[in-house]
Amino acid sequence: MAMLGFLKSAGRVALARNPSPFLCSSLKQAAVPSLFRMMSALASQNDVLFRQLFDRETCTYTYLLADTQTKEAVLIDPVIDLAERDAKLVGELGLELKYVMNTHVHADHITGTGLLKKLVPGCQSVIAEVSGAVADVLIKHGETVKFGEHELEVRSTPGHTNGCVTYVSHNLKSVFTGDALLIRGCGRTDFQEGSAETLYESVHSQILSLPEDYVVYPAHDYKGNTSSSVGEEKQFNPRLTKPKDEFIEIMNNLGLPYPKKIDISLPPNKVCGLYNLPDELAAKLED
Ligand SMILES: N[C@@H](CCC(=O)N[C@@H](CSS)C(=O)NCC(=O)O)C(=O)O
Repeated sequence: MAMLGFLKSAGRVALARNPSPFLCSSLKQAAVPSLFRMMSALASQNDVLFRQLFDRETCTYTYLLADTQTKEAVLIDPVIDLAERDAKLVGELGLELKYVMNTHVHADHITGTGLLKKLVPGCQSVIAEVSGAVADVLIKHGETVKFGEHELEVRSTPGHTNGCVTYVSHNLKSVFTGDALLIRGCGRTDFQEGSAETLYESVHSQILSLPEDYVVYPAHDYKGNTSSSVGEEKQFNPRLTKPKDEFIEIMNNLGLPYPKKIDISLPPNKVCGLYNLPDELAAKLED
């Protein structure tokens, strides 16, 4: 897969496209085990810096990943109120922030992407093309996002929103699931083109099909958990272990109140946090 890489966006964004975007990666791994072993050997786990960061207000996790040799780094799902924290950490660690990536158009907080582009000049915003949002790099299922010798595979996991993606690091045996799969839960499906049936199929085919020891890192946790594993979620997730019809019934009756910040979050998030911000946050971008 990485061998088929091509360069995009004036050579700054290295992406690799799967020959068949809908062929499950685990099937391909089985078909070409030596290629995957070779790729893993190229980039050892020790060469990756990993930080899980938290926003107490919205219970959102942001992830920083970096190649410790080349210093290239990516941030996944930053929150605007903590963009300065993230930029400071990137600077202190001497990293070159390449991509600020979103798993989807969030409804509960404003993405930190726009402010980070200002605080760390040169980084590029990333989101799924299917989301319809504006970003420097629009990714598709089957592509990979590279930082140094490392990469994240993009898997389309719609259901919470149409444009939800999950990022997989085979090297770290880790999966960044956004709101598709939460620890012992999953993203709600009652707005933003949500569909319980689609979410069930996405999570089972694209996430729970990964090896059981892959660590699950979600975009939120409301109960104090930090991570899970594919094996644990296959055994204990109270929603996704159910047959599909029961899952749909559960999701249609969650009765959750709408996220408090949905109305102020969606307009800026559709442009990756660059415009349409509430006044006090817009002022930060203008400073
Ligand atoms: N109370 C929070 C919103 C909580 C919420 O709805 N979380 C979403 C993910 S953010 S859109 C969700 O999918 N939750 C699933 C669940 O089972 O809790 C707020 O007001 O922001």
